[in-house]
Amino acid sequence: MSGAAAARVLPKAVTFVTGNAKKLEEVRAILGSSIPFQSLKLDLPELQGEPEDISKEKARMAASQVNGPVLVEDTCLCFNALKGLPGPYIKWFLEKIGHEGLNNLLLAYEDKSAFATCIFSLALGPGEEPITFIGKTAGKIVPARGPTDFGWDPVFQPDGFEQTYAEIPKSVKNQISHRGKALALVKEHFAAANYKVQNDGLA
Ligand SMILES: Nc1ncnc2c1ncn2[C@H]1C[C@H](O)[C@@H](COP(=O)(O)OP(=O)(O)OP(=O)(O)O)O1
Ligand SMILES: [Mg+2]
Repeated sequence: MSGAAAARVLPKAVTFVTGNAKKLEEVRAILGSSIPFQSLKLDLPELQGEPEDISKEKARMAASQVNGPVLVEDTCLCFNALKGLPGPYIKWFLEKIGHEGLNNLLLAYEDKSAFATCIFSLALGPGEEPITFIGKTAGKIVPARGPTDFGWDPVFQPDGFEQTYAEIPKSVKNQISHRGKALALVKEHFAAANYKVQNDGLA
């Protein structure tokens, strides 16, 4: 080996593991062909705890199941009046109490501000320490407006917009969203690391 550090060779293309088809759709739209990846639909168990640890642990589990490089993400919706809750538990809150219930959680508070975070974790293989990439978008919780096909999008209005995530055109949302920002960091990492995939990823 001579000169600059050789690019790390990955045994196969990175697998994006999620149980959520809508997330995958957004990741595809944002990444385009910038990073070659395949996807796998798998509902990974999630730890309780700090968002970054939850995302990292998902990556560790995914890497050992896939036996190769994986990318996962965990999404949080944090209410400032509730000191960051529901945070990583938003999925269960949404399922149980719906959009109206999320608004009702804040009835006792004047402060309706919130932030969405998306934490991607990349594990290059089983047993490897995951690298995390965090995107954050601030906004507020409002009564639901717009299409209801993606999670809590109708109740989150990002700062600087009069529309909710659900009402904002996808191409604009993907530029300003928590997921778009985190994926911009993922892209930067891949550009700098210049990973090579063995056998064009067909291994
Ligand atoms: N951009 C988004 N806008 C609105 N809702 C979202 C968005 N991203 C995720 N959600 C929803 C889906 C879930 O109910 C919750 C996030 O929980 P999370 O565990 O990250 O996703 P998930 O369990 O659906 O998929 P995964 O299999 O990747 O964990 O927020
Ligand atoms: Mg999940």
